[in-house]
Amino acid sequence: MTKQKSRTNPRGFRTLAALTPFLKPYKKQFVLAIFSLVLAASATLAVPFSFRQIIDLGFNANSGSQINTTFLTLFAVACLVALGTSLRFYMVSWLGEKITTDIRSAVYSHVIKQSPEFFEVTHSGEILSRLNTDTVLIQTLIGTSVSMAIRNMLLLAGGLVMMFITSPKLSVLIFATLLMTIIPTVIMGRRVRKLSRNSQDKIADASALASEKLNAIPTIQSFTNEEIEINRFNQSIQTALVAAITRTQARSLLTFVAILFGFTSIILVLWLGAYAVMDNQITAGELSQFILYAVIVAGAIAGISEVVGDTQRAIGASDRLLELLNVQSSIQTVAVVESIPEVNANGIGVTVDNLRFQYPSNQNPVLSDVSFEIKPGERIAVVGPSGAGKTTLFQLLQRFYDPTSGKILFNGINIKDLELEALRKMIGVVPQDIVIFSDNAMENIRFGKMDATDEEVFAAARLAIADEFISKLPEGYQSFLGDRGIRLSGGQKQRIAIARVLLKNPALLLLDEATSALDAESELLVQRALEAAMDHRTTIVIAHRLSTVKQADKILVLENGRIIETGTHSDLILRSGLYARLAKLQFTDQ
Ligand SMILES: Nc1ncnc2c1ncn2[C@@H]1O[C@H](COP(=O)(O)OP(=O)(O)OP(=O)(O)O)[C@@H](O)[C@H]1O
Repeated sequence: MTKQKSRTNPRGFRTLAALTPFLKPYKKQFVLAIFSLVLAASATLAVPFSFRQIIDLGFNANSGSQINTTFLTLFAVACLVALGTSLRFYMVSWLGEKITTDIRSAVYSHVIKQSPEFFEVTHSGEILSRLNTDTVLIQTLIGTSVSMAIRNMLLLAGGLVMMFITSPKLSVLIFATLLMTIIPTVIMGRRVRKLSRNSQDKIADASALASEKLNAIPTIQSFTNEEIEINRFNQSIQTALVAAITRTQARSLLTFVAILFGFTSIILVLWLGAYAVMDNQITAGELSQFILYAVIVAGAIAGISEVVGDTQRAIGASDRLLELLNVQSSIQTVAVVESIPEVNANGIGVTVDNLRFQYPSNQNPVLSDVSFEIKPGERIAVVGPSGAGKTTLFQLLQRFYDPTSGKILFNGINIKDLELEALRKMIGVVPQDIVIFSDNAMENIRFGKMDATDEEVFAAARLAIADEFISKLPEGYQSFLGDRGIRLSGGQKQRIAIARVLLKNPALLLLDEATSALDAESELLVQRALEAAMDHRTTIVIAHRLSTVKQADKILVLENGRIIETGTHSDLILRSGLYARLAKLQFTDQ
């Protein structure tokens, strides 16, 4: 989990300006928000003036109508304050929510399209933290801080002018005393905020720790490390507790200082003001008006100092989000070719020509001089020791990476010249580690073709021999499959994945056989399901089973990224090379 750090950014306001495109769609609402803000601030500034009228005219009135007028004026002002404030609150919160939602959506839709290269350097936890915490900071900025800043600046300017108009002498005096209150309050306020952040970070650390360990419960229990993990978590929350108590102490002290100093300053001015009233230098109403303006000004200063911190944090957050939005995927859709390759009833032809590849993070080539050809409908098995580059070949076929040199052709068309979406629609993958989403069986299969009807899903499940076990689940196809498919056996998960691919109906099937052995019955069911999946399709399979290689039209033997042998099973066994040795050791169904 990344921690939120407040950082002052010299490009700060430029960063915030870069967020303005997100504000553009909401011009009308923005204008309304500013209008309500000015209305609320002006009405607030009119309150002390109305009070003075009441004290000087209302309480010493000669006629009922004068009393009524002063009180009615105050009531009208109060109505405007209420209206302006609530409208401002609604409008800025609305804008904050809307813009945050738009930013979240933009970041997510950008990130989900990134190539694997991006995820090698960016931790998914970091993306989540940016999506949650950073967007919340921006929401606070738009929904609260900006409007608070403008409101407080208006109140500060208006209040100051009114104070000096009311009594220049008392103004100078109160400034001296208010400064004595504001300076320590602001300094202590900063410390409280820093401590609050520290406390939040500590809680985030504890929850990151818990989250990782909760995902590994079976490992912890089988190593009987529960007590150690409990202690680690306890230590972590104790650190968080200490941080929280330190923050609370600082906050209490701040409350004490702010209240005591604030009142002292007001009492002092009132005390001197009382003498001024006695000497007829000012009226009681003017004194009250003055004090109220002073309170407004003090509040405005404190408010502004508060939003400065929020703004800095939001600038940091925006920077991180914009950085994420500016990342360009290394895999771009080129689409030189408008039409997609003709797929015949047997699938698609694949030509791999002189392929060489190295991962961006690794100087050593993982694949070198790899060339082979597959005719539509053929089954090719790829075998080789661990780390030979088999999975990498699959990655390149799906264009998760582009080759360093050489090319991959589908029916003679370079896959780089195809629309990425069109290319991937032609390919179906059954990986080793099958992903089951926390959803029901129906939706997990429908993931292969989102617009498939229920009948199509049933048909695919029947072909993949998944129908039988799904029907026996408590709620059939509507049964929730548990987090990451925890309620399914290995063989069942594979059959769900096969059903998914059948529904997608790809021209090329990439199959990474599971290395873990299934029991004989389950194995047989998966084999039958795979037969259905491979039917009338070009198939490349990373083979771990003897039965698979025996049925392959051709076997490619990879070692250190090079094809060192090709042929059928019987050819290669006769050659007594690497394949013959691997065959003895590797196949799980021998
Ligand atoms: N994202 C990556 N960045 C850098 N190197 C990688 C990356 N993925 C794999 N490699 C390296 O590429 C080589 C080939 O890996 P690959 O996963 O293709 O092998 P494999 O034949 O599928 O192995 P296994 O049978 O164990 O799955 C390995 O040396 C591996 O360390």
